[in-house]
Amino acid sequence: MPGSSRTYAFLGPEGTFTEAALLQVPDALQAVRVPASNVNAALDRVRDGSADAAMVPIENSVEGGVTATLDAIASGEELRIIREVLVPISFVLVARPGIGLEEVRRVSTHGHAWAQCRLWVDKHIPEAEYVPGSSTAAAALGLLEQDCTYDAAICAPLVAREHPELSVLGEDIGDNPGAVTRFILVSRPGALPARTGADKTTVVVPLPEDRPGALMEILDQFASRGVNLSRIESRPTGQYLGHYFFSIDADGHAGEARVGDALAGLHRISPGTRFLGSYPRADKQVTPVAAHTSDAAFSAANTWVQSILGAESVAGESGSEASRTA
Ligand SMILES: O=C(O)C(=O)C[C@]1(C(=O)O)C=C[C@@H](O)C=C1
Repeated sequence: MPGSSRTYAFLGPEGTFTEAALLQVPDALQAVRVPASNVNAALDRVRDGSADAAMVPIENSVEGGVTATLDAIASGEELRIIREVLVPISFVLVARPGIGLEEVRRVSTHGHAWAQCRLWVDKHIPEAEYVPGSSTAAAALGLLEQDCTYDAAICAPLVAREHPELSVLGEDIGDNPGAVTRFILVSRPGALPARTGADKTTVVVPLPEDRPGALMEILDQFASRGVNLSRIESRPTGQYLGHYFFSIDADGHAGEARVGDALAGLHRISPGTRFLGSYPRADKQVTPVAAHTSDAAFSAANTWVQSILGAESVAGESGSEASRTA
């Protein structure tokens, strides 16, 4: 319908792995897609209302967490993750026309891409100097500029295909052929995506200070309710040395009693806990739930406690022995 399409920001320019992730979102092809030059700029567009949502990388199977994203969603105006997308990663080395592998001295790409091609680089271009790029595609397109200061770039094969003027000096140069990057679609807080039985919940928990065993207490909120964690990372808050928060992904949806109860426990331990969303898992793997941590078990337990309290409160109100036994 004209005029009704959504606006999605993404880590651009066109040809990034992040754009490939965005194109997996069902309505993204019809949507307005706005490239941003970094993760913060993409998220700012959501915060200031100029985009409905933003696609950003959060985790790579080889390199781990994307710290720019973990930090940007942990503070500032609250945001919510509404979807995750997995993209298999494969890299090529492209160069300005006329440059051979033996002439490559300076290579640009995104820091995460550089880290995933270390072995290939050490073997084939050991002398190469790394020039940080804002994304793999930005680095590749930079080669087409007159005043480009580097000789080659590491990017997605798609970028090489779309720009035949770049010559491909190496294919499949990633150190791990099974590498996958996980991306998140982030929007302003609103209704949570519905429970599917195959969901993830992301939270940020500031570590309470001067409290021995605080991390164990945090983990116990999940463990004692049968909630599995799929990622936990500590990040400095940036305020002062030794001040950390934990960024955590848990299997399950906040609407499930065991997850909701764990969230309440986290809030008691660390009131600054930030809920970042419950959303369907990209791999659609259903979360196994033990009978004693099911919604039915929580509900039966609550009913039992209420029944005790009901009897007690009658006793408490009247204070008479007779009413306690009534
Ligand atoms: O530079 C890109 O193409 C991106 O989408 C960013 C990014 C990342 O942040 O990890 C995405 C996937 C790859 O792992 C390398 C770079």
